[in-house]
Amino acid sequence: MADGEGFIALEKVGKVFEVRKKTGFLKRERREVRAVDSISFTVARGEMVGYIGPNGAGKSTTIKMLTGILTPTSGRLRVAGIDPSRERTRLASRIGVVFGQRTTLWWDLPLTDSYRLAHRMYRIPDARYRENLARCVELLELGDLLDVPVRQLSLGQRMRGDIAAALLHDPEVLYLDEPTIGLDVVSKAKVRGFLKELNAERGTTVMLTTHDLTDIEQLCSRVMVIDHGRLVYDGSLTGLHAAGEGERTLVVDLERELPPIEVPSARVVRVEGPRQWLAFPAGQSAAPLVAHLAAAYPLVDLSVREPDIEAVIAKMYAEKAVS
Ligand SMILES: Nc1ncnc2c1ncn2[C@@H]1O[C@H](COP(=O)(O)OP(=O)(O)OP(=O)(O)O)[C@@H](O)[C@H]1O
Repeated sequence: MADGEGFIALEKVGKVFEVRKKTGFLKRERREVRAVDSISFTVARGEMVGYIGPNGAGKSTTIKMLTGILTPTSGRLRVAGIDPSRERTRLASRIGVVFGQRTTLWWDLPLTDSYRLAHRMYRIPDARYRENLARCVELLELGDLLDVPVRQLSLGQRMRGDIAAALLHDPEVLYLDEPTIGLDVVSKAKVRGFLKELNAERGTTVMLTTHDLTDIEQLCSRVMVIDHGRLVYDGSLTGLHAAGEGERTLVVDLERELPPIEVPSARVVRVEGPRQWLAFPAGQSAAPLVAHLAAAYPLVDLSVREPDIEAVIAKMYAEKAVS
């Protein structure tokens, strides 16, 4: 594998689906859906990236091409130097996939049976299998669940079971499609904690698709945003705030009620007794603003609030839609 090109490498990758729509008696119209439109990016080994976008943006189609389930219509795609759709079986031993809305576990059988099957299917050496299983059981708290038929597990328990199944063969990359969907707060925290540890300890490359932006905030230093099949952002979360021209808010507690504060590069958006809220551009440092306030006003306390990332992204999509 050419390490320089990234562990996961896409070069102008596109996927067009042909759909036939019935338009009348015996009449069908052929239509093309460009699900992924000339996308290029690379992901380095050990990176943990978020892949987000609205419904129908092309996220699942990308993941399916990365696993080899779908063949790109155009462009070049490599994972660990392998062309996924041409060598799907060879790639299978190096990747793990978890689809939040579907399980790979055997519904009527206890969890252990699905694991034993993975053991044989991936030809995992016995000692390695035992070690990996023990680790997953401990970290994902599966001890009491191993002999329970999958259909009797709660959604959160099943998800943890699915994640373990995807990791028994030591994959170098893990694709997660909505891993926390429908989970309660405690289960979400467990899943996130586990993924963090997996990435830090084993250097597993993780690509995460989610509608829950807290997943991204807590796990990924890099985020890619896809919309209408196109990559519209690739960078840090902080940069995403700035790209969406979001604003941060400085909450200022004064010694007493005062008229709205007047400072350059910030504006008062709310006043409640001695507390005032000042909005300033997300890309700008708060330090000069704080220094200015401290010199000119009787301050008791200060805190900075980050913009609501969901609002930033919603704004970004809205801007794309009109452009
Ligand atoms: N097998 C298919 N045949 C025809 N069109 C498809 C097929 N799979 C996906 N599409 C279309 O391609 C586009 C992208 O779909 P995709 O499932 O990749 O989006 P997504 O970002 O994963 O959305 P969601 O968040 O809703 O899962 C959509 O317009 C979808 O209807």
